[in-house]
Amino acid sequence: FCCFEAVYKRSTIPVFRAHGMAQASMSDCVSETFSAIRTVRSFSGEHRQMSMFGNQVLAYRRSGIRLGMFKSLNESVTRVAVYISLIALYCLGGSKVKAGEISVGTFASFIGYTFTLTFAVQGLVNTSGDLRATLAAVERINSILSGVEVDETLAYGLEREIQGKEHTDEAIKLFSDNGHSGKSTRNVHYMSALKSANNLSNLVWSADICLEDVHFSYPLRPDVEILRGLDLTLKCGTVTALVGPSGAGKSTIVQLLSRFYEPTKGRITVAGEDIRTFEKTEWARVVSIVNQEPVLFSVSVGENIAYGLPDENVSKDDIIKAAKAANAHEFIVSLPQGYDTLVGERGGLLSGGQRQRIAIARALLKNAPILILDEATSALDAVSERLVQDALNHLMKGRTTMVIAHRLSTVQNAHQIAVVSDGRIAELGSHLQLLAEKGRYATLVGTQRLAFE
Ligand SMILES: Nc1ncnc2c1ncn2[C@@H]1O[C@H](COP(=O)(O)OP(=O)(O)OP(=O)(O)O)[C@@H](O)[C@H]1O
Repeated sequence: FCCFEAVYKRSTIPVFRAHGMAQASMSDCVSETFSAIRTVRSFSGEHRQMSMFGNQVLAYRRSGIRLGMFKSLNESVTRVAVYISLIALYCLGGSKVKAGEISVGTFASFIGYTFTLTFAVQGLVNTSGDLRATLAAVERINSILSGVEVDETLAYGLEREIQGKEHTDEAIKLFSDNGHSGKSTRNVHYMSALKSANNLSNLVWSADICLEDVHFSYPLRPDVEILRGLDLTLKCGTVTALVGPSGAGKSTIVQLLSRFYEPTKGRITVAGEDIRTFEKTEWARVVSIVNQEPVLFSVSVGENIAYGLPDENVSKDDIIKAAKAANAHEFIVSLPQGYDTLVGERGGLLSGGQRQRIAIARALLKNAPILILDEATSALDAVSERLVQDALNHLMKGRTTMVIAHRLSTVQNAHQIAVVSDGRIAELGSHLQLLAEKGRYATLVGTQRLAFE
């Protein structure tokens, strides 16, 4: 038995380990995706993430089947061994009974009670352990489900896109084979109200974007109105800098423009058309977001730059061209494997400035007409700062840009500056115009000059 136990352990440990690792990489993929969901969303990267997750699920299934086979094989062998030893016990006991050393009754009771007790206790312990784990998992699932608000356009829009297409990729098929009916029907009704604009990109390249009497409260705090009748026009191809005190609502405006939320009243339009009439996935394709803390995925530098674009449309040359324009090419080629170098979890193997330049290259390659920029507050060294700034200037050229500005130079160079206060635009104009008005902006520049710089 000892020998069998040792063989069992040695043969199953690698299989258990592989299964555990498959499970870990599956949950890593999920947590990485959800912690960077805004970046995924803004680059229409859902398919890619789902395909990655699907592959992990398939790997998990394969390792699970292997583990199951090992377990059942070992279980069978164990049982055979138990029954053989039982027979041996019978033979030995029988011979002892025959020799008159013990009585038949004592022998039979001894075997019966021993085995019944062993199996019963084993079964009870296993079952109660499994039951406790299951109840804890169900409780956790319920607590998460009860607190979740579903964004219908986002959730069912993607679902419809997947259901509506023929997929050859087995990993994506995993998400379309679940024949549940209720939600899909609801989704089709909902989505049929939206128009799909193939020419949305052309439209946005040549039209102004208007925020008209926009009111907004966050779903979790519906009683607190963050934006209260905000009007703002982003002129096509120009830069608008948002400034204002902390908590004034600048990031909220950006979130609405990115369509992570929708206005509770009022509307955002492009060429006079409410942007809600376009599918969110379409909208995501015309907006690039460069955050102050850009999120990179734990794949290679090249794959990070090409993130969100269909593989067949991106050539290595395009990636290099974008990297050069973003001042990133030189440092990339000096990395050990150049464009194939892995950047580590969340880009941890690169410096802050390098991460920002890769994010800029990504946005350049995406070439979306709307650019949303949340300027970094964290200081970079002077050389890095200049490289990032050059890359940003290149990126902003010709795009309708909204920037949450933290640098005085950015504000000064913007075509218009919007001072956000109390959920509205309090002042609007160029740097010199607003300084001449001697209003909030002038005070802000005066009092925050150091903070800007
Ligand atoms: N997800 C959210 N749920 C509820 N309230 C929120 C949420 N995000 C922000 N708020 C609130 O909305 C208000 C405006 O926040 P917002 O982030 O837009 O300000 P901001 O002008 O960008 O500030 P900062 O310059 O400090 O980033 C704040 O009072 C904030 O507490």
